[in-house]
This record gives sequence, structure tokens and C-alpha cells, in this order.
Amino acid sequence: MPRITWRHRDDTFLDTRVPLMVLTGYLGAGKTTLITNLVNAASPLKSTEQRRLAIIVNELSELDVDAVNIAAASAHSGAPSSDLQQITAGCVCCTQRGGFEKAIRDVVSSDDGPTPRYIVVETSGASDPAPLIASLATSPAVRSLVELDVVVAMLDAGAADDESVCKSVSFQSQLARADVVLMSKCDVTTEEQQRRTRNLAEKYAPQARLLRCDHGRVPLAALFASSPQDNNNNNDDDDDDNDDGFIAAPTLTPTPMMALHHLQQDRLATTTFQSESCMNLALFLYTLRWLLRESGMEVLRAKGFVRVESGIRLSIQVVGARVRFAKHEATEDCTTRLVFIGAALRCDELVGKLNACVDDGGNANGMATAVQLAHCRLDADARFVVAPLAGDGVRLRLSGHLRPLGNLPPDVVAAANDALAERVGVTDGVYLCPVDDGWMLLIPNALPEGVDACAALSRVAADVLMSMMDRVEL
Ligand SMILES: Nc1nc2c(ncn2[C@@H]2O[C@H](COP(=O)(O)OP(=O)(O)OP(=O)(O)O)[C@@H](O)[C@H]2O)c(=O)[nH]1
Repeated sequence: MPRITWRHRDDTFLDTRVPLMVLTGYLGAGKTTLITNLVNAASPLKSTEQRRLAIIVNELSELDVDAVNIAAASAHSGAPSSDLQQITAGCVCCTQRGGFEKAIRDVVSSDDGPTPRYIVVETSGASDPAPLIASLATSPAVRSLVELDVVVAMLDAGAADDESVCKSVSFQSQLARADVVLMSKCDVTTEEQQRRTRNLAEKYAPQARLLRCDHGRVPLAALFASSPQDNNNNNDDDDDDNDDGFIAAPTLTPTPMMALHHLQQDRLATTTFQSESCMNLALFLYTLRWLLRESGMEVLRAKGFVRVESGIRLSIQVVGARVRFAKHEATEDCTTRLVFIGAALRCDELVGKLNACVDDGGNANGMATAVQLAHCRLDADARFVVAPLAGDGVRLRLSGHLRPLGNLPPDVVAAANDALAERVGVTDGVYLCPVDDGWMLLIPNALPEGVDACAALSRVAADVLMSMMDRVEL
């Protein structure tokens, strides 16, 4: 590769520049997951007077979901808040270069503590990192403060299966510039998928070391060209050292690819959704399924948080067709914040559908209204099979994509029934029962006045879905 240049190491010269890792990798490959692990790995040494690790996160959209997750890890590790800089609403390689220089200055010369010993820059998944890498050498302001240590590219082990990802200019450039490629998600891919993705890495990143990375866990020594413990870059064991006391550093020669705007090349767009209100989880799941399977929009990545009930916030990660929910520990900010990145996005339509998922908290008085609402809000979207039960109120069966939840373990059923009984204020009768192709929720007729049966259904459905989160497949 023509990207290696040589820099003489003079041991008598104390280089005060901070070593910096460019962490690249396609949308959803696992960059933020790696960083949260790095932050935690760095935390035991936080007690020394030296700050160790600073993170600069670049996000394409104006909502920085990654920063929220990393900030949570930083707070956990006791890192000062200035250790985390966010550059949102643009990509550092195109529209946000000024933002990058400022972030570097802020991180290196923060009043909040000593200079960090190492900086990690997470580029947005849609970025071509080449211009950023170039600016590390060509921008005098940046060059005087930091020194590129290593370029790490995360690679989803299932990437080879996704034609649009493989064709992406950014994806190819990310690999082409990597010193280390970390293959993530080996736990959820077959050996055959991994073999094909390894071939891809060998094709686009023949220069790089390929390592497996399990949920962001990787031997740190394999990752850093210079150790964050050693600010002098005295890494004598580095494989790239040659006999003359020279160390390898990436060449920063611009390539023709840099001149092109990669986002346009990849036809990527981004849109966001924010709401202070709770979302109806069932409706949200339905909308998500529509978005991923039926809408014709090519969503490559979605991430963020969904507030489903006061105090309950789910984090959601969508990478291609893979959807993952997790309970997000309550933070002060409990809003729904979602970012969607993809091609052929019809943003207004998507936002309209998401707005329709906002739980209006309507309170039904009496079963007639409850049944009516149940029909309107649940049956209409075909997720529930609604059957009126003489004397028993309404019977609902989950259908379609929620059917896999039919096999509910007995403890989930029991907990859901307890929760429903508590919510509707009635303690006898069976409220939730699994059936062969779904499950039913029964609302008894004799509800105390003012109980919103629909809200109760929705809440219990949320409880059940949360218990079964790892099994939700859209
Ligand atoms: N099963 C599995 N999931 C992983 C692994 N690494 C990351 N993930 C999950 O993949 C999803 C995306 O991970 P992120 O770390 O947010 O990916 P990212 O590269 O920062 O994504 P962008 O910011 O969109 O570019 C999350 O749900 C992670 O928990 C892994 O090794 N195995």
C-alpha cells in the first residue's frame, strides 16, 4: 500500500502531541460499543493526575445518540465531561472539518484537567475517513496538537451479505485506510458469513491486521500502536518499527476519492424524530416493521431511545435487518430520540408514522369506549385479532409479526397477569393467556371507573415485550 511513510524517532525529543486513534467502520458495525469498552478499560487509571482517554464522536445527524451512550460509560468510569466532545449534524470529512479542529483544541487544552494521554475519534459510519486522516497531517492547527497513532476499522462479520454496504464508497475507503480491522458480531453470524467477510477484508484491507472483536472486547495491546500509558510513543515492540529506529505512520496523501462527496455517492440521507411523549410500544414496533420490511425505504441504520412509559426508556439499535432493544437506565433526559440513516428515505412520511405512535394517554370511560378504542387503535393496524367476548369485554390476540411471542414462558405470563391486574385494579380472572399462534389479553367487564383499558393493554404488552426483548424479531 502506498500509505506508509516513515518518520524518524528522536528519543531525545519529547513529543508532546497526543496520540490519536481514528475509529472508523460502517453504520452499526460496533464503533460505539468498542469505545464504551475502552472508556471502561481506561477507568482504573483515572485516579492518577493524568486524564487518559478523550473521545471525539462525530454523528451525521443533529441528534447524537452515540454520545449519550458513551457519556453514560464515561460517567460510570468517572471521566470528566470534557473528555467527550461531540460533532453533530455533518460528517467530519466534509461539512464539519472546522468542528473537528475545534474539538481537538477543546480536548487537548481543556481547563477541566490535564491533557489526555490518548484521543479516540469515532467517525460517523457513513464517513470516508481519508480526508480526516489527511487533515491530521495537513492542518497546522491539528498537527501541532495530535499525532495519528492508528486507524481502526470495525467490520460487521455479516457485511459481505449486504450488497449495498459492500458497494459503498465509504465502506471500501474505511477498510483501505485501516491499520487494524476488528471483526464484530461473530457471535451472531455463521462461519460461512465470517469467511466471506474475511475475504472482503483481505480484498479491501490487505495491509491491516484482522482481529475478532466480541461486543467491543479486544486485547488493548493489539489495538493501540502507542500505548495510552506512554505519551512518548516509545513503543519499541511495535511490529512496524524497522531497524533504523523509524516507526510507521500513515501517509496522508489525498486520493482522488476524497474529492467526491461520499454521502452523495452512497445516496445516503438522514432524518431524526424527537418526542417528549410516551410512545405506544406496540404501534412503534408495527411502524418499525413497516419501515424495515414494507416501506421500500432502505434503512441501513436506526438508533436511539424510545420512551414507552414514564420512567421507562428503551434503547434501540437497528443495523440492516437486525433489531435490538435494551432497557436504558433512566437518565434525566427521557425523551424519544431516533436517528434514521438510509437511502430513499421519505422523511415526512416516516415522521408522520412515528407521530402516530405517540401515546395520547386517552382515558376511556367504560367498556364500550374501551372496545371501540381497542378496535380503532389495535385492530386497525392488524397487529391484534380483536374478538368481542360476551360478558368478558374484549379479547385480543396478537398476530403477524408478534406471533413469535406466543411461546411465552409461564413466569412471563404470570408476571404480566399480575401487572395487568394491578393496572386495571381487578385481581381475579385470567387476563393474558398464550394461544397456539399468539396470545390473548382479556379485559374483564367490571372495570373500576376511570380505568383506561387500552392504556392497560398497551402497558402490559410493553411489559411482556420487555421481558421478551431478546426474542423480538421483526
Ligand atoms: N451480537 C453482537 N452485537 C454487537 C457486537 N458489537 C456491537 N454490537 C451491537 O451492534 C449494534 C450497533 O453497535 P454500535 O456500537 O452502536 O455501532 P456503531 O458502529 O457505533 O454504529 P453507528 O454509530 O451507526 O455507525 C448495537 O446494538 C451493539 O450492541 C458484537 O460483537 N456482537
